[in-house]
Amino acid sequence: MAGFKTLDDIGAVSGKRVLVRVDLNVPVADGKVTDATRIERIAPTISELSGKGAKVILLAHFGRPKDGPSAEFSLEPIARATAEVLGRPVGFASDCIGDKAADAVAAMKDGDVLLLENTRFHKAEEKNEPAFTEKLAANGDIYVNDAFSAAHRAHASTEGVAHRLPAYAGRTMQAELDALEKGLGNPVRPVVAIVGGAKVSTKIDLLMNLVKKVDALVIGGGMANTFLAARGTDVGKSLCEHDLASTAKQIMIEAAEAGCAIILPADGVVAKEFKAGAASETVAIEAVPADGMILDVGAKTVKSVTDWIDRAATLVWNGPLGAFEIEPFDHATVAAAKHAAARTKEGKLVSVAGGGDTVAALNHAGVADDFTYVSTAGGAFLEWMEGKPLPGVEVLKR
Ligand SMILES: Nc1ncnc2c1ncn2[C@@H]1O[C@H](COP(=O)(O)OP(=O)(O)OP(=O)(O)O)[C@@H](O)[C@H]1O
Ligand SMILES: O=C(O)[C@H](O)COP(=O)(O)O
Repeated sequence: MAGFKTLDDIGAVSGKRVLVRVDLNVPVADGKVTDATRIERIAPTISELSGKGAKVILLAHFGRPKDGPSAEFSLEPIARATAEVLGRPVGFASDCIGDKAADAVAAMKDGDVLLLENTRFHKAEEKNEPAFTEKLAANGDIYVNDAFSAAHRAHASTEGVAHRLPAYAGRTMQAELDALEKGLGNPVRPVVAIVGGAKVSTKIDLLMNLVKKVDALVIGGGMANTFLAARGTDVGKSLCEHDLASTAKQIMIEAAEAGCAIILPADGVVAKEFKAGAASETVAIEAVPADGMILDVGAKTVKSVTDWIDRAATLVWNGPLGAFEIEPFDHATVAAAKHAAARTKEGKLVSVAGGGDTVAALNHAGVADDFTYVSTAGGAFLEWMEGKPLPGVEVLKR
């Protein structure tokens, strides 16, 4: 790999403490991991280092905790899921710095694997504060970043630590960058992007540049509601960030100038409650009841999405079209995923999809293996698509 060192350059690691930044921000329901793809993807790096006798210390975040440590955002259940995937014990320390982490690291034998508690339990992580970074780095001799999907964050564990220790890219980091370059480095046009999901505020800005890179942008999921509201459509009680209306309007202007078509839902599946088995109906997008939530796009929109997939030579997809975890709000995502998979199998489409929940949705549809490439990254993947330097990758290039 050009530009930075990988595990091929790491030399002897036996007995060394290797801090490995991984992405364990996996979908969880009722305390159980519902899609283990991100864990499976980091297994090769962990097994390789552990097999060579390193003490493998995993650093990761989980969710977006706002108020310090909490059971809701603890990585402890994910340590168990990681052990299942690796087929070997994974220790757990209830803090990522300080005595708890240091004691757990000191007790490790060569080849052991230890997961440290959620780095985001410390506010200093996201601020990339030097004193915190130093405390994280104190537990390692070498740093490996295998979290491509978190590389768009300039946080202490994704960026800061790489300045303090010899730093290398892990196998998944390497494979993701290689695969994205191969699939999308010089994409065959027309390029159609589908963006959905729920992380509206952290992803909407990315669309400003994305519309200059693609020929059509299909907006679904929670993301669509902010655009619909900006256009004056009443979205009732749907997930919507009304304060981002001016950003959404500007994106639509930029898209028109760049010649990128924007496709918004024409109909929606609405319910009054966000739960399995809730009564739902499909309505025209202008007829969403004031107390209703749009939880999926409707059949008319699905037809428009599949028509755009038919026109595409390259498809880029991040974010489900609906709240696919709850039936029947998985219909549109499953239909679009199956359609894209079939076109790919026919050799008519290069399909690249990414994101923690997007991968889970493709697995739910049973078609993840039929896409050209499935990245574990969502936001990082979109930023890479925009051509933006990713801090977690750039620092490895020093
Ligand atoms: N209309 C909707 N209303 C509410 N939630 C929605 C809607 N459509 C999709 N979602 C939710 O969006 C979530 C996924 O969004 P998200 O932006 O996190 O995608 P992702 O693929 O995980 O990307 P990343 O890896 O960047 O997090 C799912 O949990 C899904 O239920
Ligand atoms: O799920 C993701 O996309 C990554 O883990 C990054 O999570 P974040 O958007 O909360 O930084």
